[in-house]
Amino acid sequence: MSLNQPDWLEAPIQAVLFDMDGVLVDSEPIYFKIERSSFAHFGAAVSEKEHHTYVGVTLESMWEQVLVKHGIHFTLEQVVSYHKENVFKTLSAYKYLHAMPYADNWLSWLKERQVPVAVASSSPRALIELIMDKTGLGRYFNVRVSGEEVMHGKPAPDIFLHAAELLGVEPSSCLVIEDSRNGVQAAKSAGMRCIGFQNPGSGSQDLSLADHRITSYEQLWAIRNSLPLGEYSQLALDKQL
Ligand SMILES: O=P(O)(O)OC[C@H]1O[C@@H](O)[C@H](O)[C@@H](O)[C@@H]1O
Repeated sequence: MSLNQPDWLEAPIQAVLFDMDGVLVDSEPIYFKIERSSFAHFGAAVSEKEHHTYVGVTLESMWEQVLVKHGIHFTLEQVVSYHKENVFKTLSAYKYLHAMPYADNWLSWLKERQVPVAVASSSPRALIELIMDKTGLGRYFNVRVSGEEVMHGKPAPDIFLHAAELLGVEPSSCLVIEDSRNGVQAAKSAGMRCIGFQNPGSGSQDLSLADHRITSYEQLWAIRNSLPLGEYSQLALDKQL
């Protein structure tokens, strides 16, 4: 579907749902490094190709798959708690984390136009809060959904459906911005429109299921007038305040 096709333009977009890692903040390279050290710690020889398939899924889902694939004899609880501690220690040590270039401009433009937004990330809730604080992007997001709050993580649609429900917006009226194959699949399975954000920091990601692809917020800015934004629900606007 291209931006000019009737399917894209048919229904107004009433809310924009943002993935966090790799879209609002370039955090995947940080995670890759920590993950490589945790894989080595538990003796899992994960190739780069395999590693990139875990982008966008929850930590639990990644480790579940790694334990089985590599025959690792530690429990899921052991590996996840070791890994989570490393992630929090590393991220907490950053004084600031920089938001993706121009993400702020785009978000403030949406705010001026009163377009409701939410962040829907597979990361644990505490990590979302930490990143929202350190990047300063928290002021834009009253609605935040983490992978811990839904039954099935990305690539299942649950997280985006839940975010839409919290905003009181129909899935078909939501636009998702995603950088991972798993995330794009989740958005499309939720029946939403999706812009794929090809971020080299997020590894090799097949975003071909997305309706449109960009490589920067400048590109998103350039197409802003092609987005059929409008007619927001009152519930979503209340959440925005
Ligand atoms: O859904 P998001 O914001 O892209 O978050 C996904 C990331 O969540 C992190 O917690 C994982 O460690 C990453 O491997 C994963 O890619």
